[in-house]
Amino acid sequence: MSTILVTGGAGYIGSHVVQQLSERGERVVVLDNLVSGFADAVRGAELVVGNVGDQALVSRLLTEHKVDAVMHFAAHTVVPESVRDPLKYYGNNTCNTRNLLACCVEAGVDRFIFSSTAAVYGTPAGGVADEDTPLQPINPYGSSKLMSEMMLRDLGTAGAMRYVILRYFNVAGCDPLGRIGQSTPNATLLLKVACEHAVGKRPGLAIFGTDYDTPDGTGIRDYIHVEDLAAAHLRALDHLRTDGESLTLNCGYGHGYSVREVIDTVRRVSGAALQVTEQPRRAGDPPMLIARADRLRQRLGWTPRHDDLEFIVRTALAWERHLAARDAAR
Ligand SMILES: NC(=O)c1ccc[n+]([C@@H]2O[C@H](COP(=O)([O-])OP(=O)(O)OC[C@H]3O[C@@H](n4cnc5c(N)ncnc54)[C@H](O)[C@@H]3O)[C@@H](O)[C@H]2O)c1
Ligand SMILES: O=c1ccn([C@@H]2O[C@H](COP(=O)(O)OP(=O)(O)O[C@H]3O[C@H](CO)[C@@H](O)[C@H](O)[C@H]3O)[C@@H](O)[C@H]2O)c(=O)[nH]1
Repeated sequence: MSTILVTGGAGYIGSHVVQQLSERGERVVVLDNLVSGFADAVRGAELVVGNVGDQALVSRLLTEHKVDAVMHFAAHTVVPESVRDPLKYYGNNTCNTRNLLACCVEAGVDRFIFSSTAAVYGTPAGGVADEDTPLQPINPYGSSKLMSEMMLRDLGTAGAMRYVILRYFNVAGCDPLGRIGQSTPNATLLLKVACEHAVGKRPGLAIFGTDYDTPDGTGIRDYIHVEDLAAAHLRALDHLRTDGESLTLNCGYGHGYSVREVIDTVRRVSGAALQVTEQPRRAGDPPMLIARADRLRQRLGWTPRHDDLEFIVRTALAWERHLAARDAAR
């Protein structure tokens, strides 16, 4: 039986994908250096603690485990940090991806699923991006991911790789059964920050920008539940295993919510009286970023199961309560 190598499988999104893979009976090996991941998030798979840029280690894993496909989540992901320290991002997200790809080519592993991002589009005209929208990242994080996309495209042209590039929009929510979740320390993402405040972990919450040209003046994003996103990865794997061609696909629901709508939903679901301040725009934030996501449905037969902001918030909040109870017990 062949194995899937999942890099970054101890992280937020990777751990949800690993859980779905193992529930389906797939054999999985996770490679993660735990810089932002957690060993106990890896369920149903072997965890190897190591760096994805370590070519000797990766080559050994590919052959010893008879790997037939790679899912590559390992990355640094904090946009403002990428602006302050770009080489950290080019090093981990681009150079390490290059090393991983070199190992795959050498070992003849030619199925690759890559975690890309809506950040490759930058600030698309009209706030809606399809896969052919010009790629104009406005921060090093987005550029570091785009460079990885380019390597994959060129390997595809050279006949050395078939790939599915998944461009995630705003990923949120957690395992509805509460077994794993988003534990990222020092989180900056709106939904996580709002849930942390709702459970008392933060004293307040800021809205960054109330003067955007949007109906309520705040930024609009396309929030996709992590379980739906994980399901898209399993479909991408099936596509490559049945000799499907290389694809680049947006992952979102095709509609969005404003910052105020997200905060109102967290307030309603949690019952907490949130302390919200209004602050100036955060540098580099587009007013609106929504996926045109028809291609994902058409090409992989994917249909969302959790396209419901309240459900997303309920699952995120349940995980935050779990973390708060665990911390209180320590
Ligand atoms: N969260 C989002 O909304 C979002 C949106 C778009 C794209 N993405 C992409 O999805 C992927 C997963 O993101 P996440 O939100 O789960 O982040 P995360 O930080 O929870 O997960 C990343 C994982 O990669 C590991 N890692 C990092 N560098 C490594 C290295 N050199 N070697 C081995 N392991 C390493 C970390 O320890 C962590 O477990 C990333 O590639 C990210 O760019 C995330
Ligand atoms: O405390 C906060 C945090 C965020 N926001 C706003 O909320 C929206 C969403 O912000 P955030 O949750 O930080 O996500 P994005 O900045 O949209 O970026 C995320 O989503 C991208 C894909 O769209 C990914 O590529 C990035 O990795 C990921 O950080 C934006 O309008 C922010 O200005 C606030 O008002 N207050």
